[in-house]
Amino acid sequence: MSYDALLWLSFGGPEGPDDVMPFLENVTRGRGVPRERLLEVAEHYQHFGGVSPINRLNREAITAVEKELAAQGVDLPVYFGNRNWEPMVEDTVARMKADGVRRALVFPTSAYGGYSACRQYDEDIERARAAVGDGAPELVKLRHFFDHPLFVGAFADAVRAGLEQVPGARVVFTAHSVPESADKAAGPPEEGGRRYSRQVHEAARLVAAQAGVAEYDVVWQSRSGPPQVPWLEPDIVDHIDALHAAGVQGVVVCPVGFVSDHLEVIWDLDNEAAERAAEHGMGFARAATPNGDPRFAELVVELVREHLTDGPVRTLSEFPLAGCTVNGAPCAVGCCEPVKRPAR
Ligand SMILES: CC1=C(CCC(=O)O)c2cc3nc(cc4[nH]c(cc5[nH]c(cc1n2)c(C)c5CCC(=O)O)c(CCC(=O)O)c4C)C(CCC(=O)O)=C3C
Ligand SMILES: [Fe+2]
Repeated sequence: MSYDALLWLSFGGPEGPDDVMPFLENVTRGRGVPRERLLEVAEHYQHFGGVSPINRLNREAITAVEKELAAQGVDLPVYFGNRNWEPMVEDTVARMKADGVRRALVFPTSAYGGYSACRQYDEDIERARAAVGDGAPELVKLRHFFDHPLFVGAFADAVRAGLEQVPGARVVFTAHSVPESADKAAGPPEEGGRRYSRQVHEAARLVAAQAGVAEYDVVWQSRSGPPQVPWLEPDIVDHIDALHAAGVQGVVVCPVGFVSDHLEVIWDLDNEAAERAAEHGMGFARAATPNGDPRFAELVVELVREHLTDGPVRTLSEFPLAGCTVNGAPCAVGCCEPVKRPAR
């Protein structure tokens, strides 16, 4: 199979104060997130001048991937499109068509399965192709990479570096929380769903093993939605209280659920979690995300090469390969399903 391009598909973030509310409205359209929560999150963005680091981080990563592709002699132009902010994926796919791209690979900036981390990116692909209409390029999404040795290796080194800063600290892995119902709905029904949270636990296990860490916790962060709806728990900040109450004197927080230091990482961890640890007099370090590690570009190119048929397919877990879909079709029965909302 031959490909003409690589599409880098991400979440998007605001690039100035006036972008913040329209961006948040794009993210939460039709999702029942209360207005108070939006206003609170808007303030987090305004702390940073209304600029999320996510677009800059994506552009830096794309530059690194372009260099790695060239170094490995792979001739694929890279395009950048987002779900929630400019450059919007619909516009990018239109440009790809105009440039004559007929078939492209898609790298989604999430390592995991589940609705928010996988299926929603498939929906973006479907929507973008539909918007472009006839002659839209065929788009083949790359697989989940939470158990890839380059992803695990980058986080393991970051955890080791954190432990050098805070020797003897408890290692705590975090990922973005999702509603309990969403976690249960996505994944093999015979396993009770939970593809996302199982993969997060597996990534944490692999990273801890490689960093030589015997005991650790997996917790969640950045919950949204109305308070009466159950989301994955415990929250990182509550967990720091619990660790303090149990006599733990230091934590290394590893955001294994994310590929880069975007706003949920720098606000919810570097600000809120770090502050709570300081209030308790606890040592605190936050492990780096892989985006800045040279292995990240190698990882992306390796995932690309799997499709050009000359690359190895490497994984450290026994979990089935998943997430690779054509034109946004669901990757397997029950995989990464959205919650069925009751009709109203
Ligand atoms: C699983 C998951 C990932 C990891 C997978 C992946 O990386 O894709 C992720 C990433 C991200 N989430 C991000 C930002 C936001 N997420 C929100 C809301 C939500 N996230 C959810 C889940 C996830 N989110 C869910 C179930 C909601 C509820 C509403 C809904 O069902 O959609 C909201 C609305 C306000 C709020 O309520 O917090 C914002 C602003 C940013 C960009 C940050 C930046 O600007 O730097 C990134 C990378
Ligand atoms: Fe999937």
